[in-house]
Amino acid sequence: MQFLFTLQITHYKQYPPNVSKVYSYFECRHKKGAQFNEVVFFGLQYLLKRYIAGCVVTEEKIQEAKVFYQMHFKQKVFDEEGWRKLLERYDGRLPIRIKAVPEGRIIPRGNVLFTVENTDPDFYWLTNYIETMLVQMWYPITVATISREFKKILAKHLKATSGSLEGLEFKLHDFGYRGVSSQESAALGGAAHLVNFCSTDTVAGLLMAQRYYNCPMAGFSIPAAEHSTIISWGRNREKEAYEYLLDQFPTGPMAVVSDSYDIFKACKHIWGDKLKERVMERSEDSMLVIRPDSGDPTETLLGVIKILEECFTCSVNSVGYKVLPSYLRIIQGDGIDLCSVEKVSWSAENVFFGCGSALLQKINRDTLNCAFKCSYVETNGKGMDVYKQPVTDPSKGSKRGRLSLRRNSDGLIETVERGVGKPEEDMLVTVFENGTILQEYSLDEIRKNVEEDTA
Ligand SMILES: O=C1OCCC/C1=C\Nc1ccccc1
Repeated sequence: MQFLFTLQITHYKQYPPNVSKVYSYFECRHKKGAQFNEVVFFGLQYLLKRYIAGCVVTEEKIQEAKVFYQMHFKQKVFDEEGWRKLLERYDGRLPIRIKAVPEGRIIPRGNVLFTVENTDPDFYWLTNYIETMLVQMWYPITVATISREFKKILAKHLKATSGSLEGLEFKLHDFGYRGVSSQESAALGGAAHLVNFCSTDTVAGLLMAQRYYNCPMAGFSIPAAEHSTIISWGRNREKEAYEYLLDQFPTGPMAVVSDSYDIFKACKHIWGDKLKERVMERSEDSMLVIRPDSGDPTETLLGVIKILEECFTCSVNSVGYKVLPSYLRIIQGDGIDLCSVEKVSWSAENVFFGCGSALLQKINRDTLNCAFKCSYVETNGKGMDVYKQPVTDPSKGSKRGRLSLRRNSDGLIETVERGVGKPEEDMLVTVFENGTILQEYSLDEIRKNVEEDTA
């Protein structure tokens, strides 16, 4: 349904007479001094499967859209004839070709990520008709990219403070389900995080990975307290609440948010004293994960770690950093964003991180300057490279001609413009044509692509 109800309703009337092809592309424009210079391509397969593939046009939908737009524009602008021709000629399938970089590939900004063109001259207006839908690709691309920036930072610290990258994929837990704008955003953003990590509470992302990326279980979690299950015992029964959780989850890891009243007293007098024996009897596979949830992340973490190091016997790892006993860890899920996570100054072996809005919501289409622009048209059977070059902002200039993506002789990825790219060098793959998805990627393949392009 969404399909017919996009914005580019009146554009078919605006293209030059006898135009037969409109060819457009999507990129994350390069920006000088940008915080992120390369992006993770992810999410197109979901949008194609969910909205673009198969028979997306029916007589009923045409009628509905006709009435709707007559009301909206108060004049006849909806192209009923055009849509009916599509329905009759293609049974409602879209005569469109989409060529895209494989999902999971890491591409420097300023390069073409996918191209869209009509495959039938009568449907030149279709290319930019689906622009609105396709530009929403900014979201999964941006989340996957930010999640990977976290991974780069955590990898650096983990390597430096523990000498290994073991467990890196569990170091950033997605806490963002409640902080996103919709179930669909949670699904798409949650799945985008799972391209880089396998640690999440955003269940919608797991279902997305299952249904659209052929991955039965893309991420894991553990039983965790929340404030209600602690404060429901009343202020003077905090110790009883924690003890009850240890009894209820005697084996397997268990996370307990411990800042309902005083995180430092909870660590010193409850976890480090009254319940100390109970904590020490747990094994590495049944570790207790203490969760602070307030205060400046760095200060709070330092305070908590200092207290736990005094109460429990720590060891020193191969690179000289203190490590808590294997049955005890910390998870910091509050106030984590790309700069606070940078300030880790003790062994990252001791800490897991959770991230919510900074991962899934505190972003927009400008974060990576995502844009969809026409770069080539055919009119009266003649091809012409087209572009915009605003004198008021050259960084918004667009590419011209038919585009391909190649790795040059120095191994750098670059976009070839003006249709002079060699087909055999083109990294863009035809993933969609005339209603059918021609190339699919599983989450496992996508994860491998990310790893390959990161190594
Ligand atoms: O504490 C934890 O340990 C590890 C498992 C997840 C977890 C907490 N989850 C969560 C989700 C959404 C908002 C807040 C917390």
